[in-house]
Amino acid sequence: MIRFEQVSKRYRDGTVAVNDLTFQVAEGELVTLVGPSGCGKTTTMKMVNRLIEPSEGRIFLDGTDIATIDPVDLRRQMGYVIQQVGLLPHKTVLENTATVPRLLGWKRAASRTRAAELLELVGLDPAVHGPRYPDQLSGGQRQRVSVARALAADPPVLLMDEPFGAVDPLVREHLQNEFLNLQETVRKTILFVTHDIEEAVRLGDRIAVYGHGRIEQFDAPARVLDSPATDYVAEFVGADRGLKRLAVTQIQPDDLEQPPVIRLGDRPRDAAARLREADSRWAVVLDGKGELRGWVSAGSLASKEADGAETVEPFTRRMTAWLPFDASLKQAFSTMLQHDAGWIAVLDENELFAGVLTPAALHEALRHSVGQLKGDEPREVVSVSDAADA
Ligand SMILES: Nc1ncnc2c1ncn2[C@@H]1O[C@H](COP(=O)(O)OP(=O)(O)OP(=O)(O)O)[C@@H](O)[C@H]1O
Repeated sequence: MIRFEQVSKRYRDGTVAVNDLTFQVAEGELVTLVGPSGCGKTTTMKMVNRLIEPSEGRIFLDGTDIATIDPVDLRRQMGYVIQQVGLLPHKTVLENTATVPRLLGWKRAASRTRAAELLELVGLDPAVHGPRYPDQLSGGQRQRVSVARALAADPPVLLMDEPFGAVDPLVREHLQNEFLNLQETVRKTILFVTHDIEEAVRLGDRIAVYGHGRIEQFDAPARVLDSPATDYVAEFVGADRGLKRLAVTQIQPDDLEQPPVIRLGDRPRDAAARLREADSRWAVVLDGKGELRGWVSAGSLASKEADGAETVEPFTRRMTAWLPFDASLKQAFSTMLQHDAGWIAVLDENELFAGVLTPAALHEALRHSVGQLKGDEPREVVSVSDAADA
């Protein structure tokens, strides 16, 4: 979709911002460009929409050299989101969002309808937020408006330069999650600039780690964390890359345990027998469709009321903590801490019960994930007696 071929940029004063870049971004892929300040990320991005022209090399969009495309036409195919948002202060949020369709010649009513749809898509209420002016929104809300605006003309490509850089860490994580959900729906080809390695790892299908003016490693997040290509990358991703890896390691089917399962319509007496047979103190309760309805304890099934009851439904307690199957270990760990739960139910992609994650299984999965990093690190063995000698 986007291909860089030996692209370099030398500014007039002789600064070489990027040198000999060659890489490719596939259709529907989200590539994060990450690196320290001044390493050439923004220059790379601005060459894609021709705000900056390369000194050498060529950039292709769907096989066409972008130097042959009129810059205005080119930019129509690319949404552009920057940190300082760039919303027009004297126009309402709805008008701001409708700007691009209007520029493309859409009728006023159609543009506004489209703008309202997009505000909803990014989690804003068009009726509430649409009539406001940008300075009547929070930083995070403004950032959502600029994402909505960039998507308004449904461009195949999105260029995003530190879009969440100006919001506080909590809001930022929230926006990142929403943005990932949004990308699931819209599947744009995205170049995303950030200087935050955590953000790069979280969002990117692949990451380009920049050193000065060049890409040191272009790889999937887990690969960058597992096997940094150079010392520079290892230092950039940080000594705690094991922890960062948890954010990109998903729960595996092997990590799950299978407690006894009973159905909502089962009789308490039969359910209690099943628990005794499995030597378990609790069971998961599913409805007829296999959807999770909660759990019951052996204790509640042994009560007098249960003995006379027709079904386990009145004794079923609601589940507060559950995770989707594609959740990361970091998310699993955080959910477990947040709910102080002895176990967490995991649902498959059809939202049906897949198994439970217990603290012991999670611990094993965490160890396994971090353990994968150890192979490539020389470890010194220091015994207590060595330390005493020193
Ligand atoms: N117009 C310009 N003239 C001269 N040098 C420039 C110009 N624009 C950028 N540079 C230099 O090119 C290099 C790369 O800049 P660029 O903005 O691409 O970096 P960046 O990685 O996006 O940094 P940051 O994270 O700080 O935004 C820097 O050394 C910068 O000073």
